[in-house]
This record gives sequence, C-alpha cells and structure tokens, in this order.
Amino acid sequence: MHVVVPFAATEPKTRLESVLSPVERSAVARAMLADVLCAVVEAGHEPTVVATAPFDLEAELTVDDRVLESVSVVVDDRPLTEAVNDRLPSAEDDDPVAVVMADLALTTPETLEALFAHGDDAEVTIAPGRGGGTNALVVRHPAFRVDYHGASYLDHCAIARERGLRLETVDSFRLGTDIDEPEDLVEVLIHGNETNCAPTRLRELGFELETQDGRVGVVRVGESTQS
Ligand SMILES: Nc1nc2c(ncn2[C@@H]2O[C@H](COP(=O)(O)OP(=O)(O)OP(=O)(O)O)[C@@H](O)[C@H]2O)c(=O)[nH]1
Ligand SMILES: C[C@H](OP(=O)(O)O)C(=O)O
Repeated sequence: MHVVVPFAATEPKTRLESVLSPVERSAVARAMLADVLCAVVEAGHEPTVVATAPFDLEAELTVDDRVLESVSVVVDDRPLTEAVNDRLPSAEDDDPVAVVMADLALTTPETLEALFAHGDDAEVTIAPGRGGGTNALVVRHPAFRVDYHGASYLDHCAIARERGLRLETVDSFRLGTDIDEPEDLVEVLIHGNETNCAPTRLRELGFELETQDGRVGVVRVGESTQS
C-alpha cells in the first residue's frame, strides 16, 4: 500500500497559537509526524511524506534508522487537495493509496492495519475526524478525488456517491483524534504512548494534566514559551 503523509512544514498548527509559540508549534507538529511515521512503518509500510517545503527527516525528527530507511520525502507546495489528488490511483497506476494526516498523534500500527484492511470491496475507506474532517482514507479506485477543508468528510461521501463508488467509514477513536485545538492536547497526554515523541515533547514544554470540577484538561507549568 502506498501511504502518503501530507505535512505542512512551515507555520504548522496555527490553531495552537494561543498555547504554543511558532517554534513550539513546529516542534510539536514534527513530534506528531514522527509518531505517525513510526506507526506506519511498524505496520509494515513505507510512507511518503508530502511536505510543503524541503524537510530533512534525519535532522528534524527523532526517529530510528528503520524509519529513516523506510520513509521518503517529496516537496510539493501546492494546496493540500491538489498535492494529494496528484498521488491517488489513476488510469496509469491504480494501486491503492492511503492518506494519513501527520497530526493523528494517537495512531498505532494496529489502528492503521485495521484501516488498511477495512472493507476490501469498498472503493474508498474513510476515518473521519471530529468536526467533519477527513483524518485518514484509503482510495482503491481512480475515479475518486479528495476535496479537503470544511466538512471534507461529507464532501468525500458526496464525491463517492456521485461517482458510484462504495465508501465505508471506519469508526476509530485513535484515527478520529487529530490535534488541532488546545483542548485536543489532553488526548495526547492521556492516550498517547508515554514513550512517543508528541507526549514527550508536550511534557518537556511544561504541559500536564489537570482536573478541575471533575473535568480533565491540560495546564502549562514552569518555563515560558520558546520564542
Ligand atoms: N502537503 C501539505 N500538507 C498540508 C497542507 N495543509 C495541511 N497539511 C497537513 O495536513 C494535515 C491536516 O491539516 P491541518 O490540521 O489543517 O494542519 P495545519 O495546517 O498544520 O493546522 P492549522 O494551521 O491549524 O490549520 C496536517 O498534518 C498538515 O501538516 C498543505 O497545504 N500541504
Ligand atoms: C485537512 C483538513 O483538516 P482540518 O482542517 O479539518 O483539521 C480536513 O480534514 O479536511
């Protein structure tokens, strides 16, 4: 399975600007990317990072040699939809393609294996995100194209329907959790593997869980933001 991991290499995760500086947002985005890539490689695949700008995997990510040897990086500064559509199955090459977002910090090899194996007779398999996003998908037919942003999950269901393609939805807590807003960080600290890059990076930045009035959130203690 071709696995594409789109990555906004410059100024990522702007919706986290209220709690992280630009430098910190870049560090957290790279930590999540590393965790996603490790899960894809452990699931037995060789992902391609489609980055918006040149990106030195070895210099910018804390990953082991097996991941470094298995991951390739291509630079494509076109908008997300165009960059992904150019890598989906086509008349010339109809091999299945998976697209896994780089901010799925809770991803594990098992959840990915379940996604890739789900619904072999479906032309499209989607793991939606909260708020209507498309966190991950597997495309098995050259007639399907993506249209990201907004309620892209609904758009993708409509595109499949209009083109007579069978689309199945994967109900996955882990694949359904993309880290976009400050309130999403609590999921990384609760459900992220403790040794993963993203939980480790957040704790290094001073984030920890806090329970108030029976609700669990994150609080940032200690050092100020890195400018
Ligand atoms: N290659 C590529 N990847 C993108 C682009 N925009 C977003 N991504 C990636 O797609 C995934 C989901 O996008 P978003 O959640 O919007 O990520 P983001 O743009 O860093 O976050 P915000 O700035 O808060 O919108 C993330 O892993 C991004 O790195 C793009 O234009 N090109
Ligand atoms: C890429 C985009 O992510 P969001 O902007 O919804 O986080 C989408 O899922 O369509």
